[in-house]
Amino acid sequence: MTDNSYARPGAQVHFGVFFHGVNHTTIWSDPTSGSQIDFETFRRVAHTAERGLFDAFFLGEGLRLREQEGKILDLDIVGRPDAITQLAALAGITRNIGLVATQNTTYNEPADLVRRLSGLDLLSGGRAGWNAVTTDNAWTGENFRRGGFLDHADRYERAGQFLDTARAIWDGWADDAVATSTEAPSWATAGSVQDVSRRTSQFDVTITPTLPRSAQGHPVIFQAGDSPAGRDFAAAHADVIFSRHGTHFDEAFAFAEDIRARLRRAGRPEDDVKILPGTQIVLAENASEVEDKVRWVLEGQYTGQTALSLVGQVWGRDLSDRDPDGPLPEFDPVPAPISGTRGAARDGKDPLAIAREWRALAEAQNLSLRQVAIATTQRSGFAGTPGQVADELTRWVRSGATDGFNVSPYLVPTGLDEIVDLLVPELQERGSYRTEYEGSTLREHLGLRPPLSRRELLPRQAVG
Ligand SMILES: Cc1cc2nc3c(=O)[nH]c(=O)nc-3n(C[C@H](O)[C@H](O)[C@H](O)COP(=O)(O)O)c2cc1C
Repeated sequence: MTDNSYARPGAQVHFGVFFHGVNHTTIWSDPTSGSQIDFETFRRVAHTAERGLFDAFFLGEGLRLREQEGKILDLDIVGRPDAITQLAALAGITRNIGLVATQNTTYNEPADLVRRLSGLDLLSGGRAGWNAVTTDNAWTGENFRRGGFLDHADRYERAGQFLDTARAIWDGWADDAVATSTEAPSWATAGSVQDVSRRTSQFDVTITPTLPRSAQGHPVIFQAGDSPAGRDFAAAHADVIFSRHGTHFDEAFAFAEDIRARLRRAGRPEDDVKILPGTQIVLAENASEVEDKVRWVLEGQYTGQTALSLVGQVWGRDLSDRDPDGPLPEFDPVPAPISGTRGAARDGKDPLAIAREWRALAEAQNLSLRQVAIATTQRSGFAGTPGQVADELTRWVRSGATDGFNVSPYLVPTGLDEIVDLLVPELQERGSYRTEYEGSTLREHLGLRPPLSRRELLPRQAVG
């Protein structure tokens, strides 16, 4: 594999900002660190991203806070409004930026969720996106009296049926009932509004669509989930993948090649899905300062408290009275945290197996608890001067490893400022970043073709 095996000389870098929910990457102790729940914080980040001509402001979503020994886990954020509501508020004070909400297909129902997403899409003038995830833990399911009611394969089966139903609902309104109509479309003028009936393994519903199409047809579909089933789901349904592969070029390129192969097998053009991995960007004015800045970020992210909380998630215990610079606990983890009632730590892997791995690592490299937490959970991303990082991001995109990045700032709400003020101009100088918004919808920002179900009806658009 070479860097140029999938060369795209004119490709542009697409940026989204992934505003973290549950996380250990925000530097909470910094004096500029602001609230994680106040609207002013969301406003500040969204406006900075829009000033930087980003494609999207993107929110994850968890429907239940995790607990440990009766207490809410230290790194979970308490008191944040749900994603669609936050984005609807932002729709009113932004003009261009896309607004992407993570919503799961396991515990939601199509009639309700599709209507709420349509509402966001209409209110924002066609700027909505939906990150369709399956949510991997029974802990969330208990909120819905369902527990772990679907296993991994069934969650993806349901997700596929959910998306199929969603599209049918969005396509249920005739074209003359468009959202741009100055008069409210009535049943008489709307032509036929078609009921959507689905009798499948997961759904037994008849739904009457209640909202017309938006300016972009329907919300852009994002996907996040890395298993083969998740990737096939993306190849069948998604417009954008929010991937984990945003740090090592070879890994990102291999992931992109895998997705291209899956798209071909699904009968879609291999550039039909945009890949935007989550990543972190650390900038310093001079090359000599880069290492210091990276160290400063890492130390700020991995405070003793954060390291103890991360390791405590695996051990299933509150470890806050231990020394983060001492060894890993000598006792074994409690197996209960992945029992399906408390939320899976570390993607549902067996905590005893993780503990064995981490102990071996600590022994081999003589690492403290904090150093193990860093070595096993760190997401390093990109670091350098603005020029160096601009070169590297451009190389990634123009070699077909990604189409851009979902950047998570390590400072909230000010962390995006230097990316917008220092990095974006460097990218623009290289011709690899837009200098103005050319379209008005999220679909246009991303350079996507029309929605999958509209392809036969509309002439194919060029993809930028
Ligand atoms: C980058 C990324 C971000 C995710 N964000 C969320 C999220 O915000 N909320 C959620 O419930 N699940 C989220 N998930 C989890 C997925 O819903 C899915 O349950 C999980 O990845 C297991 O599926 P997989 O085996 O296909 O990876 C995310 C997954 C990935 C890879």
